[in-house]
Amino acid sequence: MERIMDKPLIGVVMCHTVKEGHPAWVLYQKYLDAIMDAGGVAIALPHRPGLGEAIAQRTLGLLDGLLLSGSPSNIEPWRYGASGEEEKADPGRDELTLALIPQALKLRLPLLAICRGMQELVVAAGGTLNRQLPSEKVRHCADTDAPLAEQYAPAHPIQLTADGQLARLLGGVASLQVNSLHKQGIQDVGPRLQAEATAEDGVIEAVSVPDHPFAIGVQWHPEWRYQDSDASSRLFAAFIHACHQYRKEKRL
Ligand SMILES: N[C@@H](CCC(=O)NCCCC(=O)O)C(=O)O
Repeated sequence: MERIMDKPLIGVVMCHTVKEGHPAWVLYQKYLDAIMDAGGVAIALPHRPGLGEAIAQRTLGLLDGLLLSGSPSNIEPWRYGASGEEEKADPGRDELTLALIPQALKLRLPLLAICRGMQELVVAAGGTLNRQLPSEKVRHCADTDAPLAEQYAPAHPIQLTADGQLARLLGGVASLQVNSLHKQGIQDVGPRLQAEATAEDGVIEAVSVPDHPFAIGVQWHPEWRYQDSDASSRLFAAFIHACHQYRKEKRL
């Protein structure tokens, strides 16, 4: 059995919220379970507006990987040049993730970005978001009043980019059926990212950073019951494998 000290340490950015009137931190257990079951050790990263850059600088050297989770909150539109207010903002998370991502790319630190996390990767890489995706052709957003098993059930197909990093990593599959719980999505993928998967309405559903060992963002939720999905299990296994490699090279 692998010793705990040999496992890669994966930073997971928390979400700030208010619970029963108290300011509180939230991190859904499913993200941590997926990391730990795949052989990593998860460490939660809280944040504070005004300290994003400093927290990123202090923590990055300790990490062997970074996971950006989903969240009901949205990135503030000014972050990608759009106008308007954001009711469901988490400015401390925006600040920390947008400080961590460029450094993770520079250091070649493995990065798995899920749902809001993928949107953060897009914004950090110079892309933009659509704040309200159309829902006529593809049902991107589940009914939030439905039972969880229904919300996270497979919702629509995606086509993987042939010969893309993600398709290769998932064993050469051409398409997947994915769950879908987002109102926003990629408008313009920007100059640095490669589209890795697309929905039937043309919305880009996954991205990667070319020339990086593992920097992948997916708009769906592979962490949800990942054990039941070959593609999700492969994705987490490949992420933790990349984190092991990073740790090994860091120690040389
Ligand atoms: N708020 C954004 C991002 C959606 C998102 O990340 N949903 C996740 C829900 C909770 C979870 O399972 O982690 C949008 O609406 O596009």
